[in-house]
Amino acid sequence: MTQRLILASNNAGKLKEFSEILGPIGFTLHPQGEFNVPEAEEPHATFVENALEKARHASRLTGLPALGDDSGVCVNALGGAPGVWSARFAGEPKSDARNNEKLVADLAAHADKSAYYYCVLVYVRHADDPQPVIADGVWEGEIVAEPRGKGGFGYDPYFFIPSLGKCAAELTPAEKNALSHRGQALRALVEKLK
Ligand SMILES: O=P(O)(O)OP(=O)(O)OP(=O)(O)OC[C@H]1O[C@@H](n2cnc3c(O)ncnc32)[C@H](O)[C@@H]1O
Ligand SMILES: [Mg+2]
Repeated sequence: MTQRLILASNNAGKLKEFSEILGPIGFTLHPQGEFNVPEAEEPHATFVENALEKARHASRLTGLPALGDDSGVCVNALGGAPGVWSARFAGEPKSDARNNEKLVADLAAHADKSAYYYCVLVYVRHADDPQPVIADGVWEGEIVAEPRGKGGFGYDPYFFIPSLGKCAAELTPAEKNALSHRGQALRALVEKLK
């Protein structure tokens, strides 16, 4: 039997990555847009609070269990920025191209290019679930000045993994999911839901 789950996100890249892992193990994932759920507020300074806000919002408006994802890239030389503000690093409206341009410019004068992706997932069985299920993941890499690859989304063309000699956007979807912050968090979450 497949279990219906709302993905509390409007990000098509996230939807693709989640579906690849959750589809084969019996979940049918519905993006919140299918139910006309508007984007949730993301006012908090921590990833986990924003992910919980997204999950509760989607679950409240659909009456179904929901999965929230809040994620971002944290750059050590920039004191962890853009971090929780990654989606709007270069201001409104959200733009991957402008975010990447600003990231490369802000980092140009720094020798330390190390960074990591962070993802926290929050699953709620219903909108007021008092025991949300939470899992997170970290993926380490470096920011490069020139984009590489066409896969993934967001900061992936600039996120270089030294052990592979490739940027995240050069990986196949399966390779990215096997290593990524989101893949790690999702596998940990699935273990907790068993
Ligand atoms: O809030 P939702 O609707 O889920 O979609 P969003 O794109 O706004 O998502 P976030 O608020 O979680 O912001 C995450 C930011 O971090 C970036 N990001 C997160 N995971 C990423 C990944 O796997 N690859 C590239 N960029 C990523 C992404 O592009 C966004 O700019
Ligand atoms: Mg967002």
